Amino acid sequence: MSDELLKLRNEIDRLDEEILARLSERARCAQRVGEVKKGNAPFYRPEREAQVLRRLAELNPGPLPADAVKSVFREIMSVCLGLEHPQRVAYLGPAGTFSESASRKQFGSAPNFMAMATIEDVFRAVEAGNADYGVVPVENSTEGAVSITLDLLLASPVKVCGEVNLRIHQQLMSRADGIGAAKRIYSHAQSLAQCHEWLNRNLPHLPRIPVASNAEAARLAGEDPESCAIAGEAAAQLYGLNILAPNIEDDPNNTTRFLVIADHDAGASGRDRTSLVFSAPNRPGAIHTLLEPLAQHGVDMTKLQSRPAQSGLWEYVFYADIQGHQSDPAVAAALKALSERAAFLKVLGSYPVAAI
Ligand SMILES: C=C(O[C@@H]1C=C(C(=O)O)C=C[C@H]1O)C(=O)O
Repeated sequence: MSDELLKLRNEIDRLDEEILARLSERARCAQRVGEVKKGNAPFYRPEREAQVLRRLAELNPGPLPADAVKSVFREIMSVCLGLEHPQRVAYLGPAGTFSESASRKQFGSAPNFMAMATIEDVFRAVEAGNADYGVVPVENSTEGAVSITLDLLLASPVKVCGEVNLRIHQQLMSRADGIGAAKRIYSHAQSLAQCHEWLNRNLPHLPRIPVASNAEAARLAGEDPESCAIAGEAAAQLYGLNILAPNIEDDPNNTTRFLVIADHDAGASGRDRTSLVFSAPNRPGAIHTLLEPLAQHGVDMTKLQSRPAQSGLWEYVFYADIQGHQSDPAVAAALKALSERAAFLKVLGSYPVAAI
């Protein structure tokens, strides 16, 4: 080994010891935070975590990219929170789905993750106190809203305490090393749709077989080298498959937004969003009248979506996301005025804008 390499490795060893000592100090500090919080739950504070990540990304002197700094600190906070109190996080399973990746993106690797069979089961687990948090998909940039999540948000007492945006990258995977012997492709219908141009160009002859989830597709491909699956990277790792073609989605910006649900929402972080659902009286101009207070108080709306109400033909409920926390004076004033005009208003929760 050259002298130069040896010297640099010694320096890295010394720095690692320093980092480890500091990490242990941070972990002990988090344990003391846990003692202070006892009897005053929740332990998980998404607004504080968002502030930590944003601050460090701003302080970052390089050469590590900001995203790398955030993901390292994401994991540090995950294990620190785990020392305070282990968290139970329910998500739409099975293991290896994009919902699991979204859950890990938000919570790191320390919690006990619980794979649920349906989105409704995620809500029920949180409502019953069997899970502390739930992660559910709410919209996809190409497929649109996830209606079942919107309906459950309206009916359930849970609150929204966070959001996660996940880039959806689809991978073609198999037990085999190449595509030559492949006879069929399994995937969820939505993923097949998201890759259909690539499939038409590259593998037009292979039958595409829709199954219940991408993770199920990967499991099936794991049992049969003549089958491939389209799924996320997490599923390839879980089932020990080779990625034959990476990132084959037709739209490279394909993103799914997930919400984190709990029995409470989040405190203010300085960059927050508030989700609402309301209904408008059934008369001309009603929606315009309802939204007026937002403009009057300078509150920006980032999403407005309608769903037919369960109550009657051609009645609608509206789901809106607005910028700011409900404790901000302008947001509070706009919400008060809106509640006076709406037939019905439910604030689903305020939470930090996704920090990673
Ligand atoms: C340490 C705390 O508890 C948790 C752990 C955090 C951390 O490790 O920085 C931040 C927020 C909480 O989810 C805290 O609330 O400050």
